[in-house]
Order: sequence, then structure tokens, then C-alpha cells
Amino acid sequence: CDSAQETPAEFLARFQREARPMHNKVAEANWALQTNITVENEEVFVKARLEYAKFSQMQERQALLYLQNTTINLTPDERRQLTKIADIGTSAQTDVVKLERFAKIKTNMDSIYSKAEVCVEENCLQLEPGLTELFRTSRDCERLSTAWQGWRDQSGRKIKDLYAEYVQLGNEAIQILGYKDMGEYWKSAYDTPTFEKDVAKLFEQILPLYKQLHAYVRRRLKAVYGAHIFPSSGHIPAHILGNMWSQSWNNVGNLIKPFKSKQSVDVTDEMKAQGYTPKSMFETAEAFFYSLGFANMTKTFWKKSMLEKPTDRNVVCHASAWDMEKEDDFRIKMCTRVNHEDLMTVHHEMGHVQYYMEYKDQPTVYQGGANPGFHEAVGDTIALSVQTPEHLKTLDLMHAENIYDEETDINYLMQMALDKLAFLPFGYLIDQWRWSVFRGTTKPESYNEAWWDLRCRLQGISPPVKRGPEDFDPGAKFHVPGDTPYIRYFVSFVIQFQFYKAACDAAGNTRPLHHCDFYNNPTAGHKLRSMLQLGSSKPWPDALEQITGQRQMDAQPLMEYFQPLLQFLEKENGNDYGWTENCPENPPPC
Ligand SMILES: O=C(CCC(O)(O)[C@H](Cc1ccccc1)NC(=O)c1ccccc1)N[C@@H](Cc1c[nH]c2ccccc12)C(=O)O
Ligand SMILES: [Zn+2]
Repeated sequence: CDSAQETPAEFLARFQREARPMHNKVAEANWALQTNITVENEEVFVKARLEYAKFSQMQERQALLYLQNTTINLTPDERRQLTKIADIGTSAQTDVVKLERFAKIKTNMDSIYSKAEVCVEENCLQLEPGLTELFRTSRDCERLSTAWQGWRDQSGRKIKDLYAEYVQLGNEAIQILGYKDMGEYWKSAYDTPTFEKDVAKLFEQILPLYKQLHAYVRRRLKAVYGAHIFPSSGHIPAHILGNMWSQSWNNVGNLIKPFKSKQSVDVTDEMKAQGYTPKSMFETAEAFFYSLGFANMTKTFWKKSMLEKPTDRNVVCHASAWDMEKEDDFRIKMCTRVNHEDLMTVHHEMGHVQYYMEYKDQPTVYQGGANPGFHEAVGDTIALSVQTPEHLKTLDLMHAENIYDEETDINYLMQMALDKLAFLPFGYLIDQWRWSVFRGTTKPESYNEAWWDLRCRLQGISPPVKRGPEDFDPGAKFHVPGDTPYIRYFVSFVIQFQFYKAACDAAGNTRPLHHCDFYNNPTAGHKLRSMLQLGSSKPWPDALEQITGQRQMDAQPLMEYFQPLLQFLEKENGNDYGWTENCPENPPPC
């Protein structure tokens, strides 16, 4: 570490020069590992992580010198930049043995998860594409239940002990920075003292709407599978909702569609019929962003991205977007399949890349989301416009004669609710569980019990087969072994409707909110882009205020969007809605 004779401004300029090459080095090693999981690539990545931690510790020490030196007067911006440089997370661990063990545990959990497969007789299915396709298309209770349990045996069960050690080491490292535990550190990214209460309030606000959707879906699925597989407690068995984690229910949309004779907006069949490929899906997304005034993907993007699952090696299939912090090197890694759900994920991932490109001229420390939820909301905001019947017609992917016909409209809102509304309790509960684990309230021997308490109470779903203390079902979801916070998606699913409404208002939309397509509207684009260009240079309430005029997260635009559906659901459900706090002791068999 150079001595502190540098002025703060000189230190910040040097940090700018040195940090990017360091970040690039780690990103390259991480990319090499995630696109080819081998022992050798794991070792190279761990080494790069250790080197990066040492670099971060040096920068943190010098930044703190300036921040704690009362004789130096810093500008507010210098203070903000130095505080961010000092915020190095678990890299603060100075005990190299513990730091290396922590890094190894994380790569170990990641590779167990990404290589896991479920074998029935001699044919084995990995999560992507095999098990995901099974949950998207199968209506066979037994097969789904076997796959549901098999996946948890091959993933969660195998990382339970590693996870307990990860919690211990992570907390030890973060306590060096003065945080009580990892959960407190993760929440500090929102820099809002009332953050936990704010999200709890948003969840309470949305719960009545979710309960109505849950009741309707339960009734329709009973008609398909028979009431005998449903527990009397009112929960929906987790394996029949079209998704391995029951987190979004869009894949059972064809079973739930309220008006069978009218169109639904799952365009998978049309995409296949028209010969869409993963590449053309990315080009379609690129064209929408471009129509708003965003940049096209760079040449390096098309050259270095991994848009399909390779057949000859193990990769981390879970989608991600990468800022390599070197010239125009932005990438997406995704095992893309040609279907509606993946077309939306393509927009989600490209939203990350567009955010990277909008804030690329900010100082390195400000090259991030205003808060983690903002980064998750960019692509989804665009996807709300892409999924309107208006836009799907523009794409020639939907051929409904009258898209404003009331029954078609309810079908459309139902399909959107199966993706967006169904997700909210799941998006909320993952970090409720993790914050309690990091806090020490939930100990390893009750990891799974605490998990199902939340899943049964907040989400109203139940396990298809009995769970025991050897199981570790949270570990069966990418972000838990992946050490990736999750409340960001709950925040995103609320604020994306605020962004969407703001962009629609800017575009002069006069239709009902859920029919607003701001494609080709540079005014809407400018509204969005000017907020994204801030990166994390301003507190997120300032960024939110710039685009919506408000400084708070607000579920009102989401409620406005789904208002017509709520009326339909309340009429359909009458008093038949809700579930008891706890799941039944013994799940009814298929
Ligand atoms: O995980 C993702 C998408 C992947 C990601 O783009 O969020 C990715 C996750 C990740 C984080 C850290 C390491 C590796 C993967 N995040 C990013 O690529 C990313 C990019 C820039 C900043 C922060 C994160 N979605 C979540 C939430 C979700 C459910 N349904 C959705 C529909 C649309 C969008 C998101 C979701 C999920 O699949 O459970
Ligand atoms: Zn994302």
C-alpha cells in the first residue's frame, strides 16, 4: 500500500486505473470456470479471488485512512466513493487459510449444484434442459414428484454441511468490517434503516391479491389432478406448478386459462413454428432496446457470450450477465431454450447489459445498480411492454382478432399474474430464511424445518413427499449455494411496475396500464436511460424520484396493473380462499 501522502483525489484516480484490470482478471477466471467446470479452472479462480481480496484489503485500509482523518476535508462525492471502496465484503478476511476455505466452499457448492442430475433407470436429466422441460410440459403427478424429490437429493442434500460452514466463515469475515452478520451486510446495500420493515409492508399489501390467485389456481389444478392429491389444509402441492421451486406458475397457464376459447399469451408454439433460435431471441430483445434509444450489443458480446448449453463440458447453466470491465467486453451466459419464458429471461439478462453500458462512463466505484433491485428490474420493465398483446402482434407472435375483448384480457392478466404475482411470496421468503440463518436464529439442525415453515405459511404450498432433517431444500435453489442475495428480485418485482408506469406516462399512454407498449418511443427510453446513467452515484431514492417522482417503493402501480383480474378472482373465489399456517404432517400421495 502506498503511504497516504497521496491526496484523496489522487488515490481515487489511482484506484480507477488499478481496480478495473483487477476486476477483469477475476471476471476472466470466473468466466473460464463457469463455462467449463474443471478442477484446474476452480483452482485458477480461487487463486484470482485471493489475489483480489488482498488488493481490496489494501484499498480498504487506505480509504479508511482518509475517511477517519478529521484533518482532511473531503467533498461529499469523495466521501461517497471512499465509503464504497472501503466496503469490501467478505474479502476483509485477513486469515488466508479461512479466506481460501471460504472461496473453495463456494466453488464446491456451485459445482455440485451445476453438475447435479436425476437418474431414473438409466436416463439421467440435468436441471437444464431436462428437468426444466419436464416441469414445463409434464402433467404426470408421479413423474413430477420423483423429479422434485430427486433434484433435492442430488443438490440440496449434498451441500447441507458445506452450507453451515459457509455461514460460519462468511459471518466471521463480515464481522471484521463491523457488521453483525452477512444478512446485515446484504441489507446495507439498500442503505435504508427501515428496509426490512418496508419490504414486509409491501408483502402485506400484496398478500390479499396473491391469496385470490392461489385460490383460483388451486381450484383449477384440483380439476386436473383430482382433489385427492391436495392436503385438506388448503396448500397447493409444490410439484404441479410448472416450476422446480414453484416460484413462477406461467408454465401451467394452459391449464389455468379462464376462457378456453380465447387466446393466451404463451407464444412458445408460435416461436417454434416461426423457427426462432437462441440467437434470434437475443436479436429480438436487442431491437426493442434499440428502439428506445439504447445501444446495440457490442461485437465482443456476440463473439464471447455463451447463448446455448455446450454439449461437451460442464457449465453453470443459470443465466447471468457479465461486465468484464475491459473496453466493450459485455457478455451473457445462458443455456437458452426456444420458449416464451426464456424469451423473457433474455430480456432480463440484456437489461443487465444495458445498465452496464448506460453507466460505463461513471467512476468504477459507481458502476453498479442504484440498489441491487434496480439491476434486476431493467430487463423486466422492458419485458412488461414486450408481453403486451399489442407488442406480440407487432412481432407477429399473436393473432387474436380482438385483443381488447374482455375475456382475452382476463386471460392475458392471468398469464402475467402466474409469473409476477405468484413469484412475490417466494421472492420475499428466501432471504427471510437466510437472514434468520445468518443471525443464528435458525441453526443447521432446523434449516429445513424453518424453510418449510416459511414455504407453507407465506407461499401456501406443501411438499409432495415428507421432508426430514437430512434434507436441505433451500440448497436446491441456485442463489443459496450461489451466495447470491434474493430480496433484490422481490424489490425488482415491485419497482419494475413503477418504472413501467413512469415510462408509459412519459410515452403518453392512455390505455389501461397492462396494454401499454412503449416500443419505438424515445421519450420513454430517455426517461429510463437517464436514470440508469446514474449507476450507484446517487442514493437510490434520488434515482427512483428522477424516473417516478417518488422516493419510496410503492406497490400501487402493480395493484393498478392487476386490478381488473382481482375483480374477476374475487367473483370466482367467493369465500373459498386461503390456507392454514402449517402444512400437513404427511402429504397425500399422487
Ligand atoms: O436468477 C435470476 C436471473 C439471473 C440473474 O440475471 O439475476 C443473475 C443471477 C446471478 C447472480 C450472481 C452470480 C450469478 C448469477 N444476475 C446477474 O447476472 C447480475 C448482473 C448484474 C448485476 C447483478 C446480477 N432470476 C431469478 C428471479 C426470477 C424468477 N423469475 C424471473 C423472471 C424474470 C426475471 C427474473 C426472474 C430466478 O431465476 O430465480
Ligand atoms: Zn438478474
